[in-house]
Amino acid sequence: MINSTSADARLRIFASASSWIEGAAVRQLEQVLGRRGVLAVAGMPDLHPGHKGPVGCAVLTEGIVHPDIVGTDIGCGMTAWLLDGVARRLRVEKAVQALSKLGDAGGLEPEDAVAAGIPADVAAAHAEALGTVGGGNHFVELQAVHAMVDGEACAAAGLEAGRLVLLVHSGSRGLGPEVLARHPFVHGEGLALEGAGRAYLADHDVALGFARLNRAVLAERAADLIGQDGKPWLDVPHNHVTVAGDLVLHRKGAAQADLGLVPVPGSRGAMTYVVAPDPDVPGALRSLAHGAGRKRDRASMHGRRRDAERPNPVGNRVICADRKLAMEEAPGAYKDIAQVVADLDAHGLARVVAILKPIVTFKTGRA
Ligand SMILES: Nc1nc2c(ncn2[C@@H]2O[C@H](COP(=O)(O)O)[C@@H](O)[C@H]2O)c(=O)[nH]1
Ligand SMILES: [Mn+2]
Repeated sequence: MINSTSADARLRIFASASSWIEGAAVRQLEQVLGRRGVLAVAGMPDLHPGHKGPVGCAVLTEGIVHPDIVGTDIGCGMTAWLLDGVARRLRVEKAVQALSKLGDAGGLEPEDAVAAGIPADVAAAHAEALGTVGGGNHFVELQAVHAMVDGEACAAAGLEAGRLVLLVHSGSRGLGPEVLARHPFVHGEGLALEGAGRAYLADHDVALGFARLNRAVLAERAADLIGQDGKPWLDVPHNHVTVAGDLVLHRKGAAQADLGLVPVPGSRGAMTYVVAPDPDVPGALRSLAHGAGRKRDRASMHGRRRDAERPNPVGNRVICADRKLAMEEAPGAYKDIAQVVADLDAHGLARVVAILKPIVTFKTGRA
């Protein structure tokens, strides 16, 4: 484990000396320690600095909710669906054409959203966003099982070599920012759990459910478009709050480790690792890395057109109509996912079960 410059025993960072951890991210974690009610902070190997705070961390408080730690994209996470088909039978060009249509309007009728558990007022305002990817690094990716590292766990999960998988990364779309704005707080002070904190959490939970439904609708749309039958496999949020008694656990870009297997993606040009977490590692706050994490921020990727246009190292096709986004999201913007996963393993946070290889990545259909 690397130690931060802080002598504060409440802070643990689960990365090795060879990992890419920016000093700015460690300083942001240290600032989090100064917030009201903070008992412990865990930095994951995908830790990186964010605009408003660190990404790749979990923060435990007593009796206080800090909505800005989670930020606007409440409920963001990864969903994986297992498809019936196998890669060798897939017509890639046809799949690229089909998945390009994900950029067309998705959306549910409000009554269908209500039937799926979304409150009527939220459904009326946001149902049309369900089944849409959104911007930034959200994505829908068609992948195939590339390596089965733990044969027994793969068999239990129904994995076989070449089996197609859909990985969906998206959140609560316009609802999350609305929820954050609805619950004002003083930065660093947060909200008392028994009071304004409960009101925030009620709205937060709706956004969490909305984000999960959004990913499910996206996966279903994608499976339909490529003419595959499939079923939900994994769903793991990484931007959210869980509460146990008066303990409040915030995750910002940290996957929940106590829900079973977790897909840990690298970038649109890298493998995804499916890992089996150990949620009980001391200091890790029942969390693990949610991806590779950024190595370069968006602004520093602008102008690196060659990076954006270079063929992906693992040979997948990318649908991204927005050239600026393609630059910001080039594989070189992210850390080495193999190193991140090696750090998880070295610290006992998770072991690799399977490796998935991308075939087609959909980022956005709009410029
Ligand atoms: N397989 C893919 N992985 C990707 C892609 N774009 C980003 N990523 C990884 O996902 C996480 C998500 O980060 P978040 O903080 O926005 O939740 C990121 O760290 C990357 O490792 C992609 O197109 N395909
Ligand atoms: Mn996310």
